[in-house]
Amino acid sequence: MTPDLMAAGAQKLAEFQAKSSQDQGSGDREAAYGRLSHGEPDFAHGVALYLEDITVSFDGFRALNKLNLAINVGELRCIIGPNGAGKTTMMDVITGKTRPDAGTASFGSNIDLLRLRENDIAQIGIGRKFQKPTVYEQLSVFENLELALKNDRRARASLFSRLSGEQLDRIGETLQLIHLLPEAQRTAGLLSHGQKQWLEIGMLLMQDPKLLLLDEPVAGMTDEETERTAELFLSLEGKHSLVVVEHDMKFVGELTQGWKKVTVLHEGSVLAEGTLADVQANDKVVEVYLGR
Ligand SMILES: Nc1ncnc2c1ncn2[C@@H]1O[C@H](COP(=O)(O)OP(=O)(O)OP(=O)(O)O)[C@@H](O)[C@H]1O
Repeated sequence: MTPDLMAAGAQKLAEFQAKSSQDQGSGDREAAYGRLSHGEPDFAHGVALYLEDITVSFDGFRALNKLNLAINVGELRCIIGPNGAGKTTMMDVITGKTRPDAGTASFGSNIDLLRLRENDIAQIGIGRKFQKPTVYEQLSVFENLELALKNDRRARASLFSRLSGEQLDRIGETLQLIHLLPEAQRTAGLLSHGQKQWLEIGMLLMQDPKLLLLDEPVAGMTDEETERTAELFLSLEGKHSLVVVEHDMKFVGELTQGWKKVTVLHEGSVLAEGTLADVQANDKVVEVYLGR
């Protein structure tokens, strides 16, 4: 890379970091954090994420009401539920944006998420994709991935250095995975909506998250893009744990393949859990959500 490009890259990285902390700071309540040294999550028991009796109130209104949820290591879990059920609030709790009034949340068996800051939670391997894609429109697809890679704590030292062969390989593999290899040099702003979503997922993957939280990832996508996104998520399953919040039942059906567990949230609690067919046949679920 030329010095000019390196300087431009460093500036973009600074913007990226400032933007992330701005996004993260926009929660309605400030978490009260202790100083906790956090190591690697311990997944020996097979559980990646464990929420127990999580309650969040906004001016007396319970957005989450004793919510319990366990996600296994490598599991792909779809979460569905009507508007206002608490899906976003749940993700806010997991990522440290909102601090609950009560309950416990752990990553692996050893990391108490409620004592960590948002940045720390991202650094220990929880990545979140918001509904709207936020890529650097003026940079190429490749540069977007490069910046994401260099935002990783393990690569900070190499911010001003050339990409190593290993890093180039990682970017190449990710480009292939997100179906954007032919678009590597294309300006991200010229991509379709679906391609931008994939690029942002690729940017998250550059940081090798253990758990990925994806909020309505196929909203606004074409049918073909939706199918490709399902393929992408299925290829990530096993290597990462994925929590996907979606309203698109066809997509949920493609992801769950007839056998995986779906969780239905309603009024801040789990209303039902089971296969998609199970929950679609559940009278309570039909009444509050699917039948409308
Ligand atoms: N900062 C807040 N202040 C007051 N009420 C809030 C706040 N954030 C969320 N709520 C309320 O909490 C409830 C749960 O909201 P949440 O956004 O978590 O639902 P959701 O399941 O993600 O809905 P959607 O499918 O529409 O995204 C809603 O009734 C919402 O109005």
